[in-house]
Amino acid sequence: MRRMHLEAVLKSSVRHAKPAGLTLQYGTAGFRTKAEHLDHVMYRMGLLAVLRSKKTKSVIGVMVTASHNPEEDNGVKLVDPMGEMLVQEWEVYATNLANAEEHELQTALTNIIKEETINMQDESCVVIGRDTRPSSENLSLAVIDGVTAFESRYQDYGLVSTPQLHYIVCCRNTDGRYGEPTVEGYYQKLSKAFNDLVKQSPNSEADKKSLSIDGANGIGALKIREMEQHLQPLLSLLLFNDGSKGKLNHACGADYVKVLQKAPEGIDMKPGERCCSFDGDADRIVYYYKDNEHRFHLLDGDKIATLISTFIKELLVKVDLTLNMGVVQTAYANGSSTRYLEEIMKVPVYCAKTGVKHLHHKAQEFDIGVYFEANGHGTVLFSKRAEEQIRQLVDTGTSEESRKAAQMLKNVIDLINQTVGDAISDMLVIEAILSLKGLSVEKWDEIYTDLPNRQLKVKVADRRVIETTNAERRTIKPPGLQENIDEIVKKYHMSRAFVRPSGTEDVVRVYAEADTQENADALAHEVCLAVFHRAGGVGDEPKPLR
Ligand SMILES: CC(=O)N[C@H]1[C@@H](OP(=O)(O)O)O[C@H](CO)[C@@H](O)[C@@H]1O
Ligand SMILES: [Mg+2]
Repeated sequence: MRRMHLEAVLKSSVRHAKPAGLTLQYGTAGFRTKAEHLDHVMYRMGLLAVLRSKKTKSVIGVMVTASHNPEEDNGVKLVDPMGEMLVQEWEVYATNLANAEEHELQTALTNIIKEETINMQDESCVVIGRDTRPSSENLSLAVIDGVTAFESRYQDYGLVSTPQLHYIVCCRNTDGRYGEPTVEGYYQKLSKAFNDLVKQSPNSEADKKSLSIDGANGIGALKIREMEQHLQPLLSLLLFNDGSKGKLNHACGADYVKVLQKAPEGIDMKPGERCCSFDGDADRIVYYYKDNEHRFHLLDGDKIATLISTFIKELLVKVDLTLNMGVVQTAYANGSSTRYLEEIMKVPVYCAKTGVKHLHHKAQEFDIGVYFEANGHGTVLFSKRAEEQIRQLVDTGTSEESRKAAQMLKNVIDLINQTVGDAISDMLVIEAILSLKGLSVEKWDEIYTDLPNRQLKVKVADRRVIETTNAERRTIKPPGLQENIDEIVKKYHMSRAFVRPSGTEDVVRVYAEADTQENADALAHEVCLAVFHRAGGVGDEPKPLR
C-alpha cells in the first residue's frame, strides 16, 4: 500500500472511531444494527468497496439501508459488479474490518490487500445510495469519507431504492447494455417494457380497478411517485403510507403484512381490489385483498413465483423453445406452493438457504431461474443463451403467435430487474400478467390454497448454539432438539416445522404449518417451547397464541 494512502486512512479514521468492544457480523443482508453504532462500519465499508473495486476492476455499490427493520436501525450492503450481493468470500473481510479496533485497522487492510493481491495503483469507482431513514444521509457521508481516504472516484446517487442501486451498478459495468445507469434510465427501461407488454393485453380496458400501494413510509413510496408519470394512464396507482406522516415500517410494509398476515394500517381497502406492500428499501413486495366478507387474503412470494413461472412456461410452449426452467424457494415456502409447482405445473423446485444470495446462486443454474422468498423478495434470471434465443424469435418466429409470445418474453426480460428482487419491477410484472391473462386478484389467489402457517421468534442467550442442515430444514445442534421437533410435528396433520437462527435479528425463528390455523399456531408454540428449553431461552417461557 502506498504510504500516502495509508496515512490518509489513518487520519480520517479518527473521525469515525469504532466504539471499543463492539462486534458485528456481515449477515444475511450486510450489517444491521442501531444507527448510532454504525458510523465506523460505514467508513470502513467505503474502504472495502474501494478494495473490491480495484480487485474486480469494476464499479462497486454501497447501499445504506436496514430494509424492513425499525426506523432507528440502519445498515449497509455492498453490491458486486453485475449487481449481485457481495461475493461470500469477501463477507469475512467485511466482518474483520468492521470489528478491528482502531490500532488493528492498518493490519486488517493490509491483510486484504495481500491476500487478494490488490494493486493499489489500479483505478476504482464506488457508487453510493441510501434509503429515507433520518440517519442515512450522515452514514452515507461516512461511506464517502472512506472512499475518498483511498482517493477513489465515486458517485453519490442519493435517495434510491436498493434495487435501483443494484441496477445502476450493473449498467455501469456493462457499458450501458443493461440500461442507462441513472434512476431516470431505470424508469425509462421498465416503463417502456411495461407499456409494450400491456399494450398486447386484450383486457387493457376491462379491468379498470386500481392498485393500492402501501409504500411502508419509505423510499419505495418516493420512487413510485417519480415513476408514476411514466406509466399513466395504463395503470392507476393509489399510494398510501407515502412517508408524509407515518413512521418507516411502523404497522405497515411487506414484512408486517407477511408475518402478521394482516393488512397494514393507513390503507383504504375495498373488497376485491388489489393491494400491495413494499418493504423499507423496496426490494420486497407482497399482494393482498379482502373479500366480500372482509376476510383478508395474502398473496406472498410463493404465489408471485407461481404466477410468474406459469406465465413464462405458457409463453415458452408458444415459442416452442426447450429452455429449462426451475423455481428456487426456501424452507419458508408454503407446502401448497411447492406441491402445486411440482405436481400440477411440473416445474422442478429447489430449496435454498434463507437469504437472497443463496437463491440467486441456485437460480443461475437454469436457462430461466425463478426465485422468491416467501416474504416477497425475488426475481427471474434469464441465461445469456435464453435471452439470445428469445430475442431472435421476435423476428424469426415461425408463426404470428410465436413471434408475439417471443415479444412478450422479451418485454418480461426487460421489465424484470435481474440483478435482485425489486418491488417496483415485480409489481409491474405482476400487473402486466394479470392484465394479459385477464386474472382478478381472487382468481390468482385460487390457483392453490395456502396451508395455514405461523412464524414466531424465540429469544435465546446465544442463537449460534443452533446449527442446521438440509437447507435449514433440520437442526444438528443442540443435541436432542430435532428429535423433539420431530415428535411434536407427528402429533399434527399435514404438518411441518423447522427452526433456524436469524441472520438479521438476535432471535431464533420458528416456522410451522398444519391443517388448520389453530393447529399451526399450537405446533409453532410447542416448537418454541422446545427451542426455549433446549437452546437456552431467556426471559419468560413462550406463551400460547390463544
Ligand atoms: C424468514 C424471513 O423472512 N427471513 C428474512 C430475514 O432473514 P433472517 O435471516 O431470517 O433474519 O431477512 C433477510 C434479509 O432481508 C431475508 O432475506 C430473509 O428472508
Ligand atoms: Mg428489503
